[in-house]
Amino acid sequence: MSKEIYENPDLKKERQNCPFNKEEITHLLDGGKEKTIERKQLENYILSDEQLKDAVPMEYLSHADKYAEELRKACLLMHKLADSPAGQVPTLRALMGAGLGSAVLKEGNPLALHYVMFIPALMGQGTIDQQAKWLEKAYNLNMIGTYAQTELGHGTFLRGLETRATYDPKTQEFILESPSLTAYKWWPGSLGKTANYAVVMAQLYTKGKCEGTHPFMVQLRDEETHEPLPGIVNMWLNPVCISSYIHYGTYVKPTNSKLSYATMVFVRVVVCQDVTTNLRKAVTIATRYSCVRRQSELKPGDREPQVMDYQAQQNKLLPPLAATFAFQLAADHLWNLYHTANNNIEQGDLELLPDLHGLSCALKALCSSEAANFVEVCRQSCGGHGYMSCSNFPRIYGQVTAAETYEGENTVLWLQVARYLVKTRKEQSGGLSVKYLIGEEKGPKTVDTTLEGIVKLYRRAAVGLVDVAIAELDKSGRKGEAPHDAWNHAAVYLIKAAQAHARLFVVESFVDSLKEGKLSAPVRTVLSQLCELFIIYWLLERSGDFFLCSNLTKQDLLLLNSKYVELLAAIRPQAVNLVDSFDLRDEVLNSPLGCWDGNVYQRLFDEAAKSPLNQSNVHESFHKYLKPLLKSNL
Ligand SMILES: CC/C=C\C/C=C\C/C=C\C/C=C\C=C\C(=O)SCCNC(=O)CCNC(=O)[C@H](O)C(C)(C)COP(=O)(O)OP(=O)(O)OC[C@H]1O[C@@H](n2cnc3c(N)ncnc32)[C@H](O)[C@@H]1OP(=O)(O)O
Ligand SMILES: Cc1cc2nc3c(=O)[nH]c(=O)nc-3n(C[C@H](O)[C@H](O)[C@H](O)COP(=O)(O)OP(=O)(O)OC[C@H]3O[C@@H](n4cnc5c(N)ncnc54)[C@H](O)[C@@H]3O)c2cc1C
Repeated sequence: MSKEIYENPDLKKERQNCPFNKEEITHLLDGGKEKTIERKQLENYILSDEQLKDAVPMEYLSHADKYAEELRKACLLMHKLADSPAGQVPTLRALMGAGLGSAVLKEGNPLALHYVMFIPALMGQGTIDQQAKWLEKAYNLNMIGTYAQTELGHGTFLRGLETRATYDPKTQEFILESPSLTAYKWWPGSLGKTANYAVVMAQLYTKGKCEGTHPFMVQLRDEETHEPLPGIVNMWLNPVCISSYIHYGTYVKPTNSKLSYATMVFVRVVVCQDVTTNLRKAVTIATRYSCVRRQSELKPGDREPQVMDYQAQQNKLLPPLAATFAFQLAADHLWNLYHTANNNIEQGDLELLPDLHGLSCALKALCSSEAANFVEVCRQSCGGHGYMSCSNFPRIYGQVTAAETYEGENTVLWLQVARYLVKTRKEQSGGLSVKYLIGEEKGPKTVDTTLEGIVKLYRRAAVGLVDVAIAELDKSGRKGEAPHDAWNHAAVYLIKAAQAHARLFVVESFVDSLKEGKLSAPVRTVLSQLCELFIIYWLLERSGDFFLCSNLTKQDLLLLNSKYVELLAAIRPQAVNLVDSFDLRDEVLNSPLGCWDGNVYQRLFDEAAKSPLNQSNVHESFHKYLKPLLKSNL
């Protein structure tokens, strides 16, 4: 007799009479029905392998054992690559970062940097000959690489990197050295124990002149013994300059000195998608738990309500739910811009590079910071159980907050965006993604609180805040301040302008995607409600920007507040159906709070029982330490 599948009765009720086709949203997020089929086949292929399951929860292993266990599974995954039903590239993308890979490699993939940065650096910066020599070796995993840029003393300021690569014309070799403790490469993933090669960013010196940071291919360890090569600590190695600019002993300047930063642009684009995947996981866990959890008293004398029925809980969870769609659609838009710009750059056309740099910085900083804040709200919305390690919130939060720092610390990236916006506004040229900055934007006299009207308000705020920042810069200039001081003293305004620009991009992506998308009426309705909720939420959160730059009135704000709470109530009944549409398997969520069947309490209990401390009634430490204390009559 088939075993009755348990489904929490509250979750079961939430799923009844869903007014829209969940699979239609799943296909939208996957990029089409075929992609969904491919993803599900791949998930079954990977998650059915018993060798990829953890014998004990990772949190109970030592540091070294965690590393060994993750490396074992990462290598097994690579062996499975060849027979994957989804093909190499889609499989690799799924196995890196927060998606399917995180269901297997809970502490992170020791081989991630090889695929996410090392190979892209070779592809983006290597000459044809170098790619012929290294790419096949890298793809065949005959070498494991990392991307070694950050040093103990520098991560942001690349022009301040201390590692030197001095070209010796006599031997036609580069001598790489770390001249000081602060020059030690620090942070590069896999550098410690896994990688045997690295793309090392170093200051290139030739004929006594520094030509700035360039990428170098460096072998770190012996390919047979894995022992560090002689002198590896001082990095006295025999590196190869990638995308060599040394022709017959003479340095030839690249067409654009920032092309060596291209790998970072690629990863920033990827990070937007990755933090969105993590946010989807957090929202799914919190939403399902909030419909299982019953607590307190809403109506005197009534049964304890589902906590999702509190407006306060809806206010916590429905904006992040909406954000997952907003960030996904914006990340898709950025990914398309990346491909267009990259194809042009390969043909020598660099025109879109500033737009791509500006937009990738903006979206990476916005998506990572907003996702980090929303993940913490999701954790808090689950009370004490959200604090448990097995909830998966601590791990998700750790991964998303890391993205606020790596690949460019967010503040530094905001200032890069501001530099691009000020330049575009002042020069009234270029600015593919900020065309509103070119030419005069006439702000609406009275505020129109329709969707289109609110988007116009976002545009008013974006252009208005750039003008406020420029006015501050000009004011400092008139006081005789040097440009670098004026820039530093306007930083608060510059960052606000950059953030307003990033929010406008996300809002326009969401609205435009709904206009262009071939959606059924029920799906369009629920996604339009989420879109309207999200853009009003952000406006209410940043109302100061809109008061400063538009004719928004107190009345308008009160009207938008009312609209916001109406939308909370309208979306509440579909919250579980919407997160079900993400189609995230329990193994990917990796949380007893978020499991599909809602059997939360039994799963929490089972998880607690796995702790080594729960394998005996009295731990040995009692006899060593506590008992003596109890007897000591202090
Ligand atoms: C599939 C999913 C897999 C995995 C999960 C996802 C992600 C995980 C992957 C990776 C995480 C793990 C590893 C992390 C790796 C790293 O962190 S690698 C190191 C990253 N480090 C940085 O990003 C450093 C940040 N600093 C900088 O970028 C620069 O130092 C700077 C901030 C730009 C300042 O440099 P500089 O002073 O030289 O620049 P400016 O003088 O301010 O500007 C000069 C002009 O250059 C233009 N510019 C600057 N940067 C770029 C760029 N990247 N591309 C294009 N153009 C650039 C800038 O706009 C100026 O132009 P101008 O205004 O016309 O003069
Ligand atoms: C999980 C993780 C993985 C990583 N993996 C790698 C890797 O594989 N390879 C690699 O090369 N690196 C890696 N990094 C390093 C990462 O790229 C750097 O930490 C990052 O670029 C920030 O640089 P920093 O640490 O020097 O911070 P700093 O720049 O020193 O930041 C300290 C403070 O100074 C402020 N600040 C700095 N410059 C300015 C400015 N111009 N204006 C205003 N404020 C400023 C920052 O906003 C910040 O508040 C990783 C980091 C993490 C956290």
